[in-house]
Amino acid sequence: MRTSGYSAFDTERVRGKTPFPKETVYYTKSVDNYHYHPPPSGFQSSVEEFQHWANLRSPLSGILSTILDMTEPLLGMPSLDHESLGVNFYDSDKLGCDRVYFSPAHMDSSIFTILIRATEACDGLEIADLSTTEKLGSEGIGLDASFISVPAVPDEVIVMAGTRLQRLLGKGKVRACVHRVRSPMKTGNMCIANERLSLAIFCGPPFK
Ligand SMILES: O=C(O)CCC(=O)C(=O)O
Ligand SMILES: [Fe+2]
Repeated sequence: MRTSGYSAFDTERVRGKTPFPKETVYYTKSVDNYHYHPPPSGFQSSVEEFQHWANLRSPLSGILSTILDMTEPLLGMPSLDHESLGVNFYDSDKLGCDRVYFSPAHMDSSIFTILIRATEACDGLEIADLSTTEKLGSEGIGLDASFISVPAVPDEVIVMAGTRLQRLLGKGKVRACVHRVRSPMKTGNMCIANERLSLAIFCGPPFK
């Protein structure tokens, strides 16, 4: 894998609209779709070691194929055999007190995403309970659904279905996970300073 891009604070957009208040370094096997923007030095070096997490991809895809009763393997087809690693850095000091989310409600465009977080009691990750809404798009779901908070547990990773899996198997079988990240709690007018680091391994072709 090599670094394929760096997106600065507020430059990435959810659904082409809402800016993501995070900085991200992307690593990928295939660099075709990217314009190369090197990350700031120092950001990159601390994360190289996390690439071993990508080894989870194969066993997880096998387990998912079994759970979903699939006759074909989920990964391994050349058109799907892509993976990229996003290292996200969120800093509430940069956020401003008017913004509640580090990451607004969205679905990933992967087949599945493996998400690794630092262990914090109030991590901020929340997933939508899709049984509480009739809406289908992530924006509508974000406004309408109840969200469940997902605390970070030591030695556990989160695996989320992406829109590619939903398209492959149909909404009747799998729905893409709508998720968001709350910024740290605010007390009165005070923002409690907080930094957050997460690693997202996007398996399958992203950005479609
Ligand atoms: O930071 C997180 O926990 C979630 C990151 C995320 O949703 C993404 O990178 O697509
Ligand atoms: Fe995501």
